[in-house]
Amino acid sequence: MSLSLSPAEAGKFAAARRSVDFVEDGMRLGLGTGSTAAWMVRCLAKRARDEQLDLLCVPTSEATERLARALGLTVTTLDEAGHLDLTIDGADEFDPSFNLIKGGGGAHLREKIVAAASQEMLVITDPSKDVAALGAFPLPIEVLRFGLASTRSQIEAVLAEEPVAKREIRLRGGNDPLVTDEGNFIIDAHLGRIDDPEALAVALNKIPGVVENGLFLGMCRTIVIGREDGSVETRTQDGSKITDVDMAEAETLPGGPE
Ligand SMILES: O=C[C@H](O)[C@H](O)[C@H](O)COP(=O)(O)O
Repeated sequence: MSLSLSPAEAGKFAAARRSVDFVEDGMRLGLGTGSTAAWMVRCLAKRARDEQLDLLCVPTSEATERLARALGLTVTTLDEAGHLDLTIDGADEFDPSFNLIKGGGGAHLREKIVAAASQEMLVITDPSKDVAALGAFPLPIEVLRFGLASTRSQIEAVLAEEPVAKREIRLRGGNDPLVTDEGNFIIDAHLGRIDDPEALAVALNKIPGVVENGLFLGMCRTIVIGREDGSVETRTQDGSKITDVDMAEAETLPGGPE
């Protein structure tokens, strides 16, 4: 194993490295956001360069776009690319039904649009994100800045009706709110456990000021789970398979985390 990687980063690299094996020449790809996705972009750039792959990439955030461009990947917009073959993205939690919480980095709006335009969504994670039920990770809810107080109280009203373990909401960034790439705010809902993600997702998105919530339900069919020793589990609805990646390759990648 590479000596310079922490155990957490080693797992992320392992998942990212394995995920780019699913990429084929000529594909149109969605590129996710976050620390695991950044490893994937670096692995992808190396593979594209080494094998002269012809790829068209749609990033899900300004940060991913900067990294992809800096590493020489061909970047375009979703409207120009149209339909995508594959999106590779990280997640904050995944459950046994392959449902996800995303948006810990504030990018879930673009991520969901890009994943929805893709034939396949492949999620790259580490074992810390594997949960029996979603909700320990605060659920990100992207909201318009206009009418924030009204939207916030409607979110509280929805949560009062939903089967969750607790109901605390916080504006991300507090008095200095985080502004997303789309110019919106994020409210994080600390729910502990979400017993009915489908109902909650529908109820939240009915609120006029809510732009999108971080529940990704039924969108992903493959989860790649990297471990610090370089073993990687690729989990699908049909079962799971373990492979190993060469951890020394982490030292040979172009670019680096921002
Ligand atoms: O908004 C951010 C994205 O949904 C990320 O994919 C998610 O937060 C996981 O990020 P990381 O790989 O850094 O844990």
